[in-house]
Amino acid sequence: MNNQAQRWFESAFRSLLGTPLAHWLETLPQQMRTFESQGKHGEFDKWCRMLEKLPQTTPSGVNFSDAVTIGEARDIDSYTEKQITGLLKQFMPWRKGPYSLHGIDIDTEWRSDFKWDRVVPHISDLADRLVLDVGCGSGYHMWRMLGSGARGVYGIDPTQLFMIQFQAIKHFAPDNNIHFLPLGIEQMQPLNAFDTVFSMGVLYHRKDPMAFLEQLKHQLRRGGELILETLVVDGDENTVLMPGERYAQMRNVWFLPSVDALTKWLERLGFVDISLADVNRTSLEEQRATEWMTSQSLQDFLNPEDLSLTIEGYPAPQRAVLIATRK
Ligand SMILES: Nc1ncnc2c1ncn2[C@@H]1O[C@H](C[S@+](CC[C@H]([NH3+])C(=O)[O-])CC(=O)[O-])[C@@H](O)[C@H]1O
Repeated sequence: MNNQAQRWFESAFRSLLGTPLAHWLETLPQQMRTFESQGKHGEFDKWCRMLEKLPQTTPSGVNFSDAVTIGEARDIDSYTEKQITGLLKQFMPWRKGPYSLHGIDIDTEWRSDFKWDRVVPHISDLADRLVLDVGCGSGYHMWRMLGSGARGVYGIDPTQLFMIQFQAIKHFAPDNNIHFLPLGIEQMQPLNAFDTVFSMGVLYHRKDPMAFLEQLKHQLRRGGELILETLVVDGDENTVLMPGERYAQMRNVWFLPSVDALTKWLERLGFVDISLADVNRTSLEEQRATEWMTSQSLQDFLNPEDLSLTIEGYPAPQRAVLIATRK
């Protein structure tokens, strides 16, 4: 077994002991062994070897409450700065961020901080809560959850490169109760134990959105809070858009409900206290190509003559945040 991955997973297992999440240990160790033995593609071990080359540093401080900032430029010399930058660039494309590591600014495709700023005023205080982030990407929001006082933060995402990016950041701030598990939501046993579950930017990727919402519900304890962010369209409770093969050039997009339709879905599944926190049209400032993600981005996915439409002629991406409670 890859030693580094073993260490990451064992640290996650240990963190579960004595918490309401302890019964996750019934399935998780076996799933991680399976991941280790067959789930990987060729690049995984190469990425792990590169991670091992990241130098040990002593950050002068961290800030996870207003940004994800670890250390300052003056903590390292210019050779180390070049070494870290070169290694981190091997893990491109960096989509979710931004991060600042010893003054190295990883300017990601998405300004994920914009989303966090829209969400955080509307949610229950995360202080002392156990939190799950479903579809966490590189983990940007997980660090912000930690910065808001969460007792433990768990992120699941099946994309291996995102786990590597997460571990690259955690390398510089290892002593934090924040863990990435390479799982899809459909692999999760019902834990019925998290105080807060976030799922941002995932629902539209799921072929069966009702099963997905039910899976999210069964990660929450009774009285726990769901924060759901997804693409929506204008319309009444009977409006749901199923695009053709592509939506804004993305292939795996299935259902874009209206806010009212989504609210009805949550009601039918037994969620209560459902509220709309925010609706926002994604701007070209929030999603764009950068030095750390050099391929096409939102600008290329919109109709150049009418930015209110995608290149396929659908309404341009508009995202809603809904908050709901498990009864
Ligand atoms: N079955 C699945 N289970 C869990 N995660 C999945 C699954 N399928 C895909 N993903 C993951 O969901 C994330 C969606 S991105 C949102 C990131 C962050 N939350 C954000 O709000 O910025 C949005 C986008 O790229 O469209 C990706 O990281 C996938 O690997």
